[in-house]
Amino acid sequence: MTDVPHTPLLDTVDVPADLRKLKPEQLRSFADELRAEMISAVGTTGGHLGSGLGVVELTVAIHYVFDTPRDKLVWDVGHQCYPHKIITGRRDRIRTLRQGGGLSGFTKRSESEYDPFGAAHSSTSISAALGFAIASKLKDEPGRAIAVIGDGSMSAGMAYEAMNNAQQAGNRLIVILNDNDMSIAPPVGGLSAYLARLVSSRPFLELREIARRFARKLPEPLHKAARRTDEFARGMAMGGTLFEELGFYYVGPIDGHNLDHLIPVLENVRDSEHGPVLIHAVTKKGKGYAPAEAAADKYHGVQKFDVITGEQAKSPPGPPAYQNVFGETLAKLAQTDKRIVAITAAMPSGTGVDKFAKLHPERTFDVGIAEQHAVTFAAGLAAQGMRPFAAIYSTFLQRAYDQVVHDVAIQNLPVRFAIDRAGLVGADGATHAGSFDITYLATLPNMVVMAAADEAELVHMTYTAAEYDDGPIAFRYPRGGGTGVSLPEVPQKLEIGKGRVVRHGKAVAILSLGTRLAEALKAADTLEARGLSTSVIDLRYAKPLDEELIRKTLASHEICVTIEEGSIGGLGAHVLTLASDEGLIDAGLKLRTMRLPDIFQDQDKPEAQYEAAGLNAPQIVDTVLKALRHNSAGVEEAGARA
Ligand SMILES: Cc1ncc(C[n+]2csc(CCOP(=O)(O)OP(=O)(O)O)c2C)c(N)n1
Ligand SMILES: CC(=O)[C@@H](O)[C@H](O)COP(=O)(O)O
Ligand SMILES: [Mg+2]
Repeated sequence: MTDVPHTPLLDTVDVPADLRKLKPEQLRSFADELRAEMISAVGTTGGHLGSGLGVVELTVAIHYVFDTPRDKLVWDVGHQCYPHKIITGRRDRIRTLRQGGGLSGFTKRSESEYDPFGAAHSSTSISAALGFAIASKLKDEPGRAIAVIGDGSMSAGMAYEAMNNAQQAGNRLIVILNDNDMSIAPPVGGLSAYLARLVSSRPFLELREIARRFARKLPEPLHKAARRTDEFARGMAMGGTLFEELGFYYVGPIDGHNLDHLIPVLENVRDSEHGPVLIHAVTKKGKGYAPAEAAADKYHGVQKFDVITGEQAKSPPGPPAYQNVFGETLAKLAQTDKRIVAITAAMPSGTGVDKFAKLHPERTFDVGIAEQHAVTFAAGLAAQGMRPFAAIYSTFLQRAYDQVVHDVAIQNLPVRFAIDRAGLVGADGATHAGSFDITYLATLPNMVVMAAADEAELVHMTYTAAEYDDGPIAFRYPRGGGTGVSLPEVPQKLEIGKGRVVRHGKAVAILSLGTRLAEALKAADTLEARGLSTSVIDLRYAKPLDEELIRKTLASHEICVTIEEGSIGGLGAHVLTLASDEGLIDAGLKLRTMRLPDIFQDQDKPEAQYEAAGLNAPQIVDTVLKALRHNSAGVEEAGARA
């Protein structure tokens, strides 16, 4: 049961200009109403809850003090932006979050002027905000840029690249470190420990102290002046903060839920001629909603839930999720093969590495949000004789592409890439779609690229990858549950570069890669019913291609169709190249490739996304029938067979 909360103050605010009409003493109640509205909305939509709950006060304070949208507010990742969306003209659509035709679950430029920069992949906010800041400076326009970045997102190298470059922005750039001591899982690494020390070593800065520092317009970084106070001596044994050493004025730690502190701090920073400033705000992920605060994951990502009880909607029992099939299979293999190690970039549960960690904690590495490091770390492990599995979502592996090329493929190092979220992913939309990995990996020399057609195939591919030491090997599989096929007791070692004929026919051949196989088989049934005998082949490999099987198939069928859950430049391109290189096309072969459309597809249910992409069974049938009607000149002839 979800109630719509009573929000008299929130009802008076459509955009931040309305918010700024409120008195400071009204902001606490306003924030409470905003939090209640967000809980109510996400209860009906599902989505990212914990992170947004943690920034309700920050959202109110930033929009109250800064002149948004003139001042540019850039959220890192953007999964915490629901409160921001509610008070920037989108409350009326907030219950369409992450649905087809609805609001994106992340910030998005095309959605609002209050979203100056799109996000979803982490650690981009400081770079983007710096761009806005420098542009305003060069154009001599008023306005500041504020980046709000989480402690987890601060573990990615890109954040440091930006901070290293930020001095030139002066007081035009403000970074707010939203430190809730959580990533998706508990944060890892030295930075997390450092932040914890920083927070524990000093009490929250008192208002008086903050005012004193700014009142004196410290000509030098804050910590040097503050050293004269015993508070500093007591708390900061480690010298200036990391951020001050990088040239930022560090302000903090401050209580990120205390509006009586946040407002004056932000006002001081806004009016200071010093900068760039980093405000260290300490918050709680899931703040203000008991079920979220009590949950281990702080309700990072939730299904629809009962607002009263916090109980999330249970998805109907279905086949095991691919991520868990991978994690459990690898954990079993590692029991006898001590060379196997698993690496995740801050996504232990999403990749199934948490299942591996249960049995092999000493061989599990969560490197934080650091995909580039994860890949080259794996390369080092491989070079020293280990069998590393880098388990990284397709979309997030994009961030480490040069490491894949330069550190792994060129050196032909046997790194295994377990690529989850391959293909379209549904509610996370375009930023998270795993559309490009076939294209960007199969183009690389030395690389082996497999795609599992179902969870049984995933078991075999995990084993095959474990046993393959001749160079880099990648295997991809989609988000969510499998087909329900029974899992093999004993995994098979697949022959590299060999596909399998799933169904024999004569007139039409569908060459499938990955989980489109199920749709290909449905299409074959329809075509058979129309008198078109249809072969269905699971190629299993985008590289190396099963050239013998493809050659034979193309030569013995009237129409051949390739299909993949990937963009142009993938399987279809490689088959076309083979056919063209061998003159098979010259012989009048009717060959069609089916792949994702050349657009970024917004969020929707995955099946709707594949419908829109034209990759479901009826569309396979249409492609075949259309090809049949085409004569050798490629002209559609009416009345053709079928
Ligand atoms: C490059 C990249 N890798 C992984 C992710 C997946 N991811 C989304 S949010 C998140 C944790 C972010 O932690 P933090 O920045 O502290 O934000 P919080 O959720 O705590 O508010 C991760 C790992 C991502 N969005 N981008
Ligand atoms: C915000 C973010 O990037 C992650 O939370 C992502 O949404 C997780 O995706 P899955 O739900 O597919 O694991
Ligand atoms: Mg965090």
